[in-house]
Amino acid sequence: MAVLADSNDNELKQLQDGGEGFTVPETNSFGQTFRDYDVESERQKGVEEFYRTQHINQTCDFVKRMREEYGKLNRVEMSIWECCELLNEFVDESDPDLDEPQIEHLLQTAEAIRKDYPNEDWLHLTGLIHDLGKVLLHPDFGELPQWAVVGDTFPVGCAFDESIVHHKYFKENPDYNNPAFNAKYGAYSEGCGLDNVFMSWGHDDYMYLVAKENKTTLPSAGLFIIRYHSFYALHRADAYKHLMNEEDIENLKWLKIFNKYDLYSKSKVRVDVEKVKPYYLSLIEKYFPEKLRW
Ligand SMILES: O[C@H]1[C@H](O)[C@@H](O)[C@H](O)[C@@H](O)[C@H]1O
Ligand SMILES: [Fe+2]
Ligand SMILES: [Fe+2]
Repeated sequence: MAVLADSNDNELKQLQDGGEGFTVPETNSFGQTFRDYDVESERQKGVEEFYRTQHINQTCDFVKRMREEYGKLNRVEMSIWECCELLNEFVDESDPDLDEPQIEHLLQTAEAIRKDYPNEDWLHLTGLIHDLGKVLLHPDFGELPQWAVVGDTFPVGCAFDESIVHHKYFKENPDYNNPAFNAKYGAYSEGCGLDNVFMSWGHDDYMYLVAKENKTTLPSAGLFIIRYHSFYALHRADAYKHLMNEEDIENLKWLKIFNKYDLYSKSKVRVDVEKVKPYYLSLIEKYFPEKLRW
């Protein structure tokens, strides 16, 4: 694995061609520190409003209904690459660090991983597909509102951890005052495994269902990354450890590695799609059927 170099001139250094490793930039494409949810800016106001709506509406009941409905996978048939192309038209309103179309972010993430982990092809592909669930924003998928698709995720059915961004807005969530759901364990038990935990509904859980039900051959760490990559309370703040089992603990190591590339590869530097496409098509063929049910 390549050594990380310190650098200020992030946009120039990162994601350049050549054999060097991936360089973690100090500032995002707006010149601010990454994931600063308290900075004063127009974009941040939108982000805060996004989290207010998300926190109020993501209830246990809502999550169960969405899982059931979207778990049917009866909406569209398409390949992984076709889905990447669909994402071209969407910008994520929850993201304080990036306002580029999503396909850029997919390729930036995958290419950054590839620099430091050239032999882990499953991790490159995980990078490429981790956000494909954002296709839920598309009219063919019911055009879900942003609060039901993007943003950080968290468990529902137990207490909302204080480390979740803009935690204060949970006060208006009906589950917040429900004794069955507002205790440390709530509907769960010690070490029950994250697989048994309902996560707020969005692109992560949806893409996890799509990959699993279409019988991907990605390793369990790949599926884990897809389902929990937005679960910052877990992989950043070390909250909710009491719900994890042995396998979760193993997989969390890969998720922490992955997060570095997911977060810090966000930049205005474009990836040459046509150039890298053949490589990713070969990975898709290796780990997925040609057409998937969505
Ligand atoms: O705003 C971002 C974005 O929606 C990402 O796709 C998600 O994974 C992050 O957790 C979130 O903070
Ligand atoms: Fe994401
Ligand atoms: Fe992402």
